[in-house]
Amino acid sequence: MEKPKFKTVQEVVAAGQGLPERYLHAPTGEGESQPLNGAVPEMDIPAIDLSLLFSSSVDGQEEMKKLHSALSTWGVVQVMNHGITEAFLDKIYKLTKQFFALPTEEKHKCARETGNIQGYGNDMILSDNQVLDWIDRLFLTTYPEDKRQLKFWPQVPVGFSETLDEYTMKQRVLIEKFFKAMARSLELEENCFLEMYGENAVMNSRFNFFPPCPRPDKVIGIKPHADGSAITLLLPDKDVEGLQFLKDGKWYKAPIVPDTILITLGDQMEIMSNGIYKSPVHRVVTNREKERISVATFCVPGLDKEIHPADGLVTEARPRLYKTVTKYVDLHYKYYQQGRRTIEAALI
Ligand SMILES: O=C(O)CCC(=O)C(=O)O
Ligand SMILES: [Fe+2]
Repeated sequence: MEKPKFKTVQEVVAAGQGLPERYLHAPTGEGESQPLNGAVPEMDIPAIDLSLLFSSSVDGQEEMKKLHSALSTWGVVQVMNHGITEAFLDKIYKLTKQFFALPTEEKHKCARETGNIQGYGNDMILSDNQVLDWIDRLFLTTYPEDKRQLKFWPQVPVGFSETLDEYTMKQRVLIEKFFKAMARSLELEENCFLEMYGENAVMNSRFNFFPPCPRPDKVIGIKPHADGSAITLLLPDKDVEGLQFLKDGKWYKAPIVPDTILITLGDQMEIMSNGIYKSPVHRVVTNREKERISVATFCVPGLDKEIHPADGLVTEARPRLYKTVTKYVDLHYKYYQQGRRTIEAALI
C-alpha cells in the first residue's frame, strides 16, 4: 500500500528550516480573540469517585449530583477510583514517550497509508488551504478486535502492543460503568445509553505528541473541536498543561490531577442526552520549551446504531432537539477540518 508523503512535526523541527507557514493559525470564531498563549483561568470541575456512584449511601447520592452538574455545565469530569492502577497508567505514559522518541525510520514502520486513518503520522491533510495542527500522532483502532490493523501497532518499544491490549480491556470495564452512571444520573434505566452505544461500539486510541513549538502565540496543537465520539477517555500529560475548554465564549485550562482519567463527552452523548449533557469545545495550545503527550480513547457507537435522544429525556417542556444520526464520525472529520461544529448538522 502506498505511503503518503507527509512530514511529521518532529521531522519539520529536525529539518531546521524554520516554521512553515502552513502551521500559522489565523484566529477566527468564538473565543479566538484571546491570544493563543495568553493566561487563562483554571476550570472548576470535580473529581468523581467512580466507585461511589454505585452506592445508595448519602455520599453516593452526592457524587451522582456532582456528576450531573459537571456534565451539564462542562461536559467533562475527572474520574478517580476508576479501577486502573497508577503503575499501569505510568506504563502507558512511558511507552508513549518511548515511541515518539524512536528514530524516524522506526516510527515510519507504523506510518499511515493513503485513505487510512490508522497508523503514525501528522495532522490529516484534507485540503490545500488547511492550517496544520502542531501534532504527531499514532491512531489505532483497539476494539472490536477484528477491526485492529496490527501492522500499525509498534513492535518497539517492547510491550507496547500487549499494554495497549490490556489497557483496552480495562477501559471497557470503566466505559460500561460510566454509561450506566450517566443513565442513572438522568433517572433513566441504567442500560439505556449502553443499548444505543451497542455491542459493536468501536474504540480508537490516539497517542498524541506535541513537540516544543517556536511560536505558541501563532501555532495550535489541536484546533478547537468537540469530539465526534460518545465519550472520550483522556490521559493528559502529567506535567505539561495545554488542554483548554471553551465555556460561554471563554477558554479555561484543564487541571492536572494525578491518577485521574479525564472523561469528555462527545457529540453523540450530547444527542443521546437531548442536550442536557454537553459535548464541550476544546483545544490544545503549544508550549515553547516542553514537549507534551496525551492518550485519547474515542468510544464510538456501533456503525449499525441509530443515535437519538433517549425517549425518557424528551418531554413537552424539553422537546426533542436532535435528529436521529448514524455513522456520525464520518461526517465529523469533514466538519472538523472546516472548523465547523458537526452537531449543527444534527439539530432539528
Ligand atoms: O491532548 C489533549 O489533552 C486533548 C486531545 C484531544 O482533544 C483529542 O485528541 O481529541
Ligand atoms: Fe478532543
